[in-house]
Amino acid sequence: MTEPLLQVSGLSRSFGGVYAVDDVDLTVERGSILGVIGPNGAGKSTLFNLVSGQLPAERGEIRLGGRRIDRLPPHRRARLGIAIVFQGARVFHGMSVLENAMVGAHATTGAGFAAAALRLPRHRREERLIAERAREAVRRVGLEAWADRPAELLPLGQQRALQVARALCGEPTLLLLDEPASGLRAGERDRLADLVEQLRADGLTIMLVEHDVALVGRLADRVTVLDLGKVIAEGTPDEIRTDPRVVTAYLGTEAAA
Ligand SMILES: Nc1ncnc2c1ncn2[C@@H]1O[C@H](COP(=O)(O)OP(=O)(O)OP(=O)(O)O)[C@@H](O)[C@H]1O
Repeated sequence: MTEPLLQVSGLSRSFGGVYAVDDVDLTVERGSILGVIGPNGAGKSTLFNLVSGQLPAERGEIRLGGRRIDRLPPHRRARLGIAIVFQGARVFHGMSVLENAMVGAHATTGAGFAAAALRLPRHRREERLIAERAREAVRRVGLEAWADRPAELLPLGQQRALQVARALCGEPTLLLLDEPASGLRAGERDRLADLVEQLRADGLTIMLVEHDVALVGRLADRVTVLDLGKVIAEGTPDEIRTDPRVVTAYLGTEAAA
């Protein structure tokens, strides 16, 4: 068996003495989609922030391709291939779709401020590379016709696709999507789901936090269920749907309705 792309073990983080993520173990196989679900406050966003490095862990290990990354700052993890689309992320107003995507590539290229300020050849080469990557990312998410238009004119569903493009500019191996479908209409959700499926078909590994359980059921190969910071169930979408702990903790009110 090949090694999982992401291995999390014993991961913990508290706020004011209360554990938001409590001794969490999970694995994400290469080329798969792991859905992460759970009620409000279950610790899903905190888990993503621990994996991407926005928050330091208190305890536990995070390995990417076997390498320990839990002590690395976010930009080092980004260079190793982790990209995150934050919950409720917004596009930058006054910038084109392409320019918005380019912001993502700056996170993982390295000539630095001095080279940029002096407009050294290395910086110019890098700007060209960034523009090429951004154009390719915008094409991958189906926004090439919009590339030069102001990003704020995009409908919400396409703004989400642009956020995915921005993440793709870093050429990630692991993409973390935090509630990418929230606030979208049914048709927009379907198009976003098609995009996520396409990215997986291209070989990307994805962790998806979503409140829309039907969407997770459609997309995820496996699902991890969190409640009060702990993993309460793990399995295929079908196994999760019928797991009594999940029905009680998470789907209880819907199942009873
Ligand atoms: N920066 C913070 N400071 C203090 N408490 C926090 C912080 N971030 C998260 N928490 C707490 O940690 C717990 C888990 O929050 P988190 O946002 O990770 O849950 P979630 O599952 O993503 O919830 P939601 O579905 O509502 O987005 C909550 O009790 C929350 O209040």
